[in-house]
Amino acid sequence: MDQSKEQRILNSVSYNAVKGDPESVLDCIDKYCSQKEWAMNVGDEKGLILDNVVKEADPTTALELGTYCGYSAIRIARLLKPKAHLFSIEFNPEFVPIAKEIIEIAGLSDKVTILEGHAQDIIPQLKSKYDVDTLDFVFLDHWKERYAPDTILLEECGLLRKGSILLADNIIYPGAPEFLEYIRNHKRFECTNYPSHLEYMKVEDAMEKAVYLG
Ligand SMILES: O=C(CSCCNC(=O)c1cc(-c2ccc(F)cc2)cc(O)c1O)c1ccc(O)c(O)c1
Ligand SMILES: [Mg+2]
Repeated sequence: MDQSKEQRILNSVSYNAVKGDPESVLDCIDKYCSQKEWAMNVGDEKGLILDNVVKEADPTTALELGTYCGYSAIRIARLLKPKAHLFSIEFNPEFVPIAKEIIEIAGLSDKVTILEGHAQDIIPQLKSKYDVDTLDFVFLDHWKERYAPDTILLEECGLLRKGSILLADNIIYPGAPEFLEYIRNHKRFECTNYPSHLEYMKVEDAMEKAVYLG
């Protein structure tokens, strides 16, 4: 059976990246996806925005919605302080083993737990099943129409605290209009927009940061 694009990305990382070197894994994926096959990783340009917001948040507990091949999980986890942890939720069973392997090659398996399933099913379990108190940082990069309902769910589950930082990808392309409308009109969020481009393309995109004011 033909390999999937995600398996080909893993093959490229496995063959070309330096084991235990997250930067090398990121560079390999960016090279492959800009030169060979486009893929929906956050990429190097928006990745720098992600890096800066993670550094600002300096999270002890972080959550990512939409693991895909693990690229943004590696960007986040490589910046985490000792004992800090990233939970990453992915619903597509084909992506989970590939992301796990790529994160293992980066040497970050101890910092990342991938949870397979839908965000709306797993978020309500984070406190009871995964011993999460509150989330310091959340990266939203899953189905764009789920950004708003899952943000509401995070709040309802008591997972946000004063100062929790949310960062959402793809605000322009593919777009997340309901999310943007929700957080910009919700008095308990302070929003900042970061114009950028769609990964590996000259197409306009943006990220939106929303700080929860409690
Ligand atoms: O991961 C998923 C769903 S698939 C990935 C979502 N991401 C995208 O769709 C995505 C798409 C594009 C893009 C696609 C085609 C284009 F022509 C141009 C751009 C770019 C991105 O940066 C993206 O992030 C998930 C769903 C439910 C869950 O509950 C969960 O936990 C996870
Ligand atoms: Mg994205």
